[in-house]
Amino acid sequence: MACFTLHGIPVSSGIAIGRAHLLAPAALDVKHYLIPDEQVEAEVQRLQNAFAVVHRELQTIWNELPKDSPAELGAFIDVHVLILSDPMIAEVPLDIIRSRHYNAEWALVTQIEELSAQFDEIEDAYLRARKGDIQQVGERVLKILTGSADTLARVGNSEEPIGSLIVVAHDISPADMLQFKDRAFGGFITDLGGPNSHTAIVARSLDIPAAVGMDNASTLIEQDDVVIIDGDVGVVIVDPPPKVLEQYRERQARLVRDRKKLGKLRKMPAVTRDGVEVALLANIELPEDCGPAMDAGAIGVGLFRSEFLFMGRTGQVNRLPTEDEQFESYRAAVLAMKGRPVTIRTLDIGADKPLDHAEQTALNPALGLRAIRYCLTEPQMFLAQLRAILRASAFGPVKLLIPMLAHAFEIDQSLAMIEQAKAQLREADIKFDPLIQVGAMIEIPAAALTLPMFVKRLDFLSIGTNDLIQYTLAIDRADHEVAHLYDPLHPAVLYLLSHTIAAADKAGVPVAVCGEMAGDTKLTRLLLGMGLREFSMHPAQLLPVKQEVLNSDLSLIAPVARKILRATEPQAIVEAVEQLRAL
Ligand SMILES: C=C(OP(=O)(O)O)C(=O)O
Repeated sequence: MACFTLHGIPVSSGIAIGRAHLLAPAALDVKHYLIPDEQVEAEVQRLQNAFAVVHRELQTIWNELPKDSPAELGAFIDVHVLILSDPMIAEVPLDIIRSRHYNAEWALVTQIEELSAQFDEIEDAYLRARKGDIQQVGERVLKILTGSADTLARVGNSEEPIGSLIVVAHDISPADMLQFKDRAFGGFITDLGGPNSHTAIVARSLDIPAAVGMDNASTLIEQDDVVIIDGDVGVVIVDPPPKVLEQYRERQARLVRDRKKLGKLRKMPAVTRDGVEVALLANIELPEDCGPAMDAGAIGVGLFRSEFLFMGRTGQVNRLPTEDEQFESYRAAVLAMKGRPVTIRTLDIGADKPLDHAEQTALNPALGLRAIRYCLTEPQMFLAQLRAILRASAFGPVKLLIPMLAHAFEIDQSLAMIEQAKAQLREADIKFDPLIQVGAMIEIPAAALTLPMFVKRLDFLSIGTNDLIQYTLAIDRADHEVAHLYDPLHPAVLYLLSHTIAAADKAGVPVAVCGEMAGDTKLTRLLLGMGLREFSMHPAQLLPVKQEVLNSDLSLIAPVARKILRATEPQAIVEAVEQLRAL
């Protein structure tokens, strides 16, 4: 077969080379036949049995989640359990069997197609994309009904060497992604998916090269084709000529060698060639993530996304974690970091991180009642979280970070609630750090443009570039249809960033970046040149960023960074960023 190249969205970096393993795309293509009257109840029972098997399967996956799995995985599996238990899936197909006498597969597919069509009508891109979750659950049940073995598990158990197969699928569920771990899979390609889809997030956390949104890769690529994935640029090369294959093998081997070398930097302080110290911290979602953070040499946690303790609580008696449950998690992180500071962000719920999908009705959830706005309307819940964080501060250095602030009164109300929580603890004779530092996420352009209001009231700032870019450029960060407009190098974004860093510096208030930009080695020098000295990122990025810091010389970087900040033409900015990287 002739070589061809496909382009998609890069979601997880690195090079993967292997044989294509196609996952059947047409699981929803099933036999249709009518059931005679006397067999209808047996057919209903057959479908119920399949539901029960899938419930057990999901439960097993959940119970066997490796300790070091990404925190989001449990939440993804919970979503599938929730879908499976929803009457729209658990009951309507049974009614279809009884009323229309369809066979179980046909009844289930009829209902999934009906629900999928309803999802297509939804305006919110995030919710619309959840159609994929319903289809994945449906396919799981169909596999049981039709007796088709789980292809992933079958291949995963084979004797193939680790990393030798590339999964090619129309779409793939996060739960199935789990089976990549320590199995033969080296990378994956899907027709669907955006940069922030659940599966993309899991791929990044598992460190598997991946490209998504490839449109019709699963029909163009054939079983056992030799495939290269360049996860840095989202390019897939099918049946490459020997010379290209050799070049990519060399690049892959170089990457492996580089990674090994990076391990040696673990204990080294992050200092530039001209002696400027830089603080590199980790972003975590759950206390368990502190292990990888410590392993990568993080000097603290710059962002503990506490909302992950509140999400994925399907089937639990309490919809929200209690104060004690939260306290246990915060304390576990504080103890795991062994005296290094832990910055705990209060509940940043809403938009792409809803507490409950069913309850999310706002037309523009990213602009709605989310994060601190929501917390201030739920004082009892917020006070419980604040008390839990304060209690953890008795066990090691803790900082408190408030998301989505834009107004002075929101800062004042938040500070007043922190004082109230402290008073309640004092009254109950419970220990906490009375001097706990309180900071704000700078992620709304209005906040970046009114810094004096923030630095006057708060101890530190942390720039959330993910949301800052979303709100500055007015694009939904989770919507793949506008992913091409998500530009960290847009002059407006660079202006807000450099202005925030400079203004905080002038006021003597520490400032960090905790969005994805902090972990992007292509931008490390630019951020250093803007004056940034504190970076917080996914633990996997810590050592590559440290290497970049160690190789940087600020006296050379600063003039180019100034040139970038003066530039107004995108091309000039891109070229100057390249120039910075070559210094
Ligand atoms: C770090 C950030 O927060 P989130 O958890 O929303 O990505 C950000 O917005 O940059």
